[in-house]
Amino acid sequence: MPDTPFAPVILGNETGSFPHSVLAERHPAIIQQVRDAFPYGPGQRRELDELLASCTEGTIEPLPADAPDRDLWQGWGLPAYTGRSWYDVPWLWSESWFYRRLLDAVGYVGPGAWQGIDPFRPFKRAELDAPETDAELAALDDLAGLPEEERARALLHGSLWGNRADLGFRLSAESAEKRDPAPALVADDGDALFALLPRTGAGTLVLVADNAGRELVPDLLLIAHLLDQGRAARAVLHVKPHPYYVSDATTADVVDALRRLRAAPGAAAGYARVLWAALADGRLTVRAHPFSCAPLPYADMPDDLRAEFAAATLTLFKGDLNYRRLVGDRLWPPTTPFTAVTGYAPGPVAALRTLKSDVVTGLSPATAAALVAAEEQRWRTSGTHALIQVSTSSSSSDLESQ
Ligand SMILES: O=P(O)(O)OC[C@H]1O[C@](O)(CO)[C@@H](O)[C@@H]1O
Repeated sequence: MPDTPFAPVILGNETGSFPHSVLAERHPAIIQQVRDAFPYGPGQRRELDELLASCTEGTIEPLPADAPDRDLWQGWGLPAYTGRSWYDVPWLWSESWFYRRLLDAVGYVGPGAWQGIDPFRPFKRAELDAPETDAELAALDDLAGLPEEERARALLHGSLWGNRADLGFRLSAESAEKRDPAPALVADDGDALFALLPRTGAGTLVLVADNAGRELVPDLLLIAHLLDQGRAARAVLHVKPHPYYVSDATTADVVDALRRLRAAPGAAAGYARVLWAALADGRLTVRAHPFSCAPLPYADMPDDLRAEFAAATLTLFKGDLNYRRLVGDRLWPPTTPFTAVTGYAPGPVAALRTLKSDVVTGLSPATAAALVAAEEQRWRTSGTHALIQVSTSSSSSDLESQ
């Protein structure tokens, strides 16, 4: 994507900004949470202290020569950023680097006895085991008698609002729109999304997952429905190859979520059976591509991933972080067309996301104005607004006309 002067890349160096607060406050808090959750030894605690000093006051350091992913990070910009403050490089890059360094500190990268022990697992498990999850799964029973279109839309909204860890299974956002001066759903291309997935579907849905637990469960339910109803012949679920951004889903989290679904009473277990069978016969596959944890926008994706997305009927990106990577982590004017910023994509793409960072595109002028009038800029990061956006074509000319 061209470096557009009207949409600067977001950095974390502006005191008082949301990105600055993530680097200066959220990351130290995450280090503390992880320290408290595990019986780590002196070496790990020392490494966590060093990470705390580095991420708040230090500079980016090189990876050890024997790090298994050193070549990847060399290609992802590490040489250019080494020696610079964490605050002065792209915020997306700094955040990803934080999680990579955290995994080193706790021994996840190994070798050693702590290799592969997910430092965020206790938090993910707690969410999956929460009583709220039972209530949300029980709500599936109420969907059983509805026409297929309504079930599909309810499950789409469950997956969307699951990004806020709130599986409301909203049948529509219309009531929310009537209630609030600023709409809860700030863009709704739901019809366009389902038009790409008709019930005669012979194609492949790629779902690029975001969080585990109460977001991954409704993502899986949506996939189960689309496969079961013939809206997709195959599905590919992209998860993270290693723990990331605290709650991001890995393959282990998919297994936990499926087992949770299978053990639930009522309709939920039926969805689990569909998914289990689809995994067994290959209609559903799980992928953990290294680029899923890259500190870069999807415009920079490698050729193999591009080919995979190109072959899909639709690639559906879940969540805020994937949205930032899909459109580029820039301060776009909110009315910048979504089709323009995703014009590099090799096939149809959709985003399902609650708004949790400053990045947004594709709003109508009226919606953008209503949001600002009601909430100043708080709507961008509060997680109380959401969007469904779809682009079916490359359209870089939209961007040039901005
Ligand atoms: O889980 P999600 O929806 O990707 O949100 C993660 C978001 O959390 C943050 O890391 C910090 O709030 C954002 O930078 C990021 O976009």
